[in-house]
Amino acid sequence: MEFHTWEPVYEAILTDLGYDREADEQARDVLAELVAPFDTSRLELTGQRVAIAGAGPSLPSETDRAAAADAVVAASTAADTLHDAGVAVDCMVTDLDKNPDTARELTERGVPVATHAHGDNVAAVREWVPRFDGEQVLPTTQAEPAGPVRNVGGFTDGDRAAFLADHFGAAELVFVGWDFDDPTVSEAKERKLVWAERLLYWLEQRRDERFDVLEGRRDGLTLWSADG
Ligand SMILES: Nc1ncnc2c1ncn2[C@@H]1O[C@H](COP(=O)(O)OP(=O)(O)OP(=O)(O)O)[C@@H](O)[C@H]1O
Ligand SMILES: Nc1nc2c(c(=O)[nH]1)N=C(CO)CN2
Repeated sequence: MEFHTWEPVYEAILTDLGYDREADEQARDVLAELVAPFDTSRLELTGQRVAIAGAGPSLPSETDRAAAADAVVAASTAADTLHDAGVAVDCMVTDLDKNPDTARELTERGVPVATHAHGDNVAAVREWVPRFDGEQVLPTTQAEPAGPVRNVGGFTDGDRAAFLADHFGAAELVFVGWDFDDPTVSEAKERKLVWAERLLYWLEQRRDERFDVLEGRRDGLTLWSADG
C-alpha cells in the first residue's frame, strides 16, 4: 500500500475517532528507535489460503477452519484462543493493548509479530518491544512510514492482519472469529469495528475477491470517500 493511497482513509479515521496525527507520528518514531527492519523472508504467505483470525466470540467454535487454512494470521487475543485450541499461528498482529506477553512469547518461538505503534500506546511500545526477539518484530504504523516502520494499510488489529496477508502475497483470505454485530463490545470498540468492516470492504475490492465475512452485509457498506 502506497501511503498516498492510504492517507485519505487515514485522515477520515483520524477525524471520525478524534485521534491526533502528530501523536501517531511520534509513536512511530519511538518504535523506529527500538527496532531493525523486518526481514521479509521470515513471513512467507505467497499463494496461500490465509485465515485472518479476529477475536470475536465466534472464534472458539471456528478454530477448525483456521487449522484447515495454509497459514493463520491472528489479531491480538485471537492468538491465545487459537493456541488454547492447538492451532499454530504464523503471525500475530497487535497494538500491545491486551496480551503483550503472548506477543513476546511468539517472537521467542520464532513467530513474526506485526507490532503497531499509535498515539495511544507509546508506553506499551517502550515497555514491551525491547523484551521481544527483535528479529521477529515487524514494526507498523498507521501514519506515514519512516525508517524500519512500515504501513501496509489497515486500522484495527484484525483488519491490519488482512492487509498484511494481502501485502505478503496471500492468494485467498478466509475470516474466522469475526462478529461485527457483537452486542458485548464497548461503544468505542463498536466504532472501531465499523472501520474494520469498511476497510475489509475496501480491501476485497482492491483484491477483486469476495470475503466470506462480508456476505449479506455489503449493501449497508460505504467506502470512506462516500462518507465524506
Ligand atoms: N466482536 C469482536 N470483538 C472484538 N474484536 C473483533 C470482533 N470481531 C472482529 N474483531 C477483530 O479482532 C481483533 C482483535 O480483537 P481484540 O479484542 O483481541 O483486540 P484489541 O487489542 O482490543 O484490538 P484493537 O486494539 O484492534 O481494537 C480486533 O482488532 C477486530 O479487528
Ligand atoms: N491513535 C490511536 N490509534 C489506534 C488506536 C487507538 O486507540 N488510538 N486503536 C487501534 C486499534 O484498536 C488502532 N489505532
